[in-house]
Amino acid sequence: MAAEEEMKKKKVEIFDTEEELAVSLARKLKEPPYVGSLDWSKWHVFWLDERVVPKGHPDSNYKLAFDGFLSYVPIPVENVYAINDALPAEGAAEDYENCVRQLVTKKVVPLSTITGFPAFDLMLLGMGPDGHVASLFPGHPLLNENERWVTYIKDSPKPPPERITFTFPVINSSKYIAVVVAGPGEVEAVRKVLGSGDGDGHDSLPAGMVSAEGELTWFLDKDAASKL
Ligand SMILES: O=C1O[C@H](COP(=O)(O)O)[C@@H](O)[C@H](O)[C@H]1O
Repeated sequence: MAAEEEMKKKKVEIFDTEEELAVSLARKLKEPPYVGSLDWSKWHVFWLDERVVPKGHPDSNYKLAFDGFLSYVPIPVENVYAINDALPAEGAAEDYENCVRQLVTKKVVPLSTITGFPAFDLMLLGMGPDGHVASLFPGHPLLNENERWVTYIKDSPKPPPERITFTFPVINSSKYIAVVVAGPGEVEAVRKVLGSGDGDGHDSLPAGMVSAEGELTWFLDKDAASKL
């Protein structure tokens, strides 16, 4: 895709406070009046990446989502696809890919007509200070995985070391992606990925490799955007 066309699909929104960012992103969905206004039975929830730890562990992404969002909203439990925490990394990745494949067969998840990979409606991504997204870390061979839908890592530079993750072809087949960064910790990575013209190379960091088939929006607060 031409760089100009790619830029048209990428938006950056900067908010004065993290609270304003959260409202705009609709994280307030779990609170009245929004919580009562949605048909939650239509929601299907997946994890882009997960740490290989029990679901109740403080490092668990499932726990984070459950405590902060899922426990407040009536999404049917059968539509919440947590990663199997009884399996080791390799088995958990295979199991999760099979889960998504079954949902493709049942037509719950469509395939992208462009890439042939699953096309999720919305992905919500964070970014680490090193520019990683999901469990795709700078310089790691997993960045080049182009066959698997879900894979695993046993040497994550950020603890815990064992994780499973969606691959870039799946992430980049999404219809809409929101990358959310708040606070000063990621300011350098934000500058490298979104800043212009100092030769750092926008796509040398995993976050710079993110694109969407529909639209990619970066939601930043003032601190995160302070070097743009
Ligand atoms: O390890 C992870 O890191 C990224 C970014 O998280 P942050 O705590 O540095 O903001 C996150 O998006 C990913 O899901 C997670 O597993």
